[in-house]
Amino acid sequence: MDANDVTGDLEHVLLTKEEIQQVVKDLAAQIDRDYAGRDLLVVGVLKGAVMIMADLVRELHSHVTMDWMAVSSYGSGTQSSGVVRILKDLDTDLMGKDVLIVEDIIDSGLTLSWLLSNLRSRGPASVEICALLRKPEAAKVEIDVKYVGRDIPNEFVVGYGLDFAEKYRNLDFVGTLAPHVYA
Ligand SMILES: O=P(O)(O)OC[C@H]1O[C@H](OP(=O)(O)OP(=O)(O)O)[C@H](O)[C@@H]1O
Ligand code: HPA
Repeated sequence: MDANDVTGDLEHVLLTKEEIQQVVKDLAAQIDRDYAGRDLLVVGVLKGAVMIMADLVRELHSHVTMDWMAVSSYGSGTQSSGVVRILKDLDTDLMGKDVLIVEDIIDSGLTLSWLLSNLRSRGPASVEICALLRKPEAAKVEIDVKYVGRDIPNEFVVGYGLDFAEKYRNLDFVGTLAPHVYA
């Protein structure tokens, strides 16, 4: 194996590329059904949601517009700081709009809980959440999430947008990191 090959840093695969594609198709079908005949503003949360956002919107058949927000709560480690900072705000006025927040993962729930109340305060008609992954055992706050791709165990995962110290986002699958990478 190439010494720079990232696969040596991984312990096991949680979702293959094919499984992700199926999960995304299923999420898009539910969203299409629920928003039939309505315009939807899809808000991707940078950077982790880039992959799910790009794949999800291409599976949707409704009229959508897209915008992006960048927030950060993790710094460079594996524990949420709980303090959410807006690094880039939306360009769109949310007043009267149906908004769907798209996230890669819900871990403690602190980021989305904060984001939900932030976006709700801007006068939208509705705000719902779509997340590819959720860790039920890691929840520190309860949030009402309408669309969840997969519930996963409480392990730190990387790939398909998810990083550790900004690496591994480009993997086309989701896996857990080997312990030697943390050390
Ligand atoms: O439920 P929580 O415990 O709040 O964790 C989830 C958040 O953490 C990650 O973002 P991060 O702050 O690492 O930024 P990134 O998307 O740029 O990687 C992820 O994309 C979610 O936004
Ligand atoms: O398990 C995770 N992996 C990568 N980023 C994350 N942000 C919250 N949880 C995670």
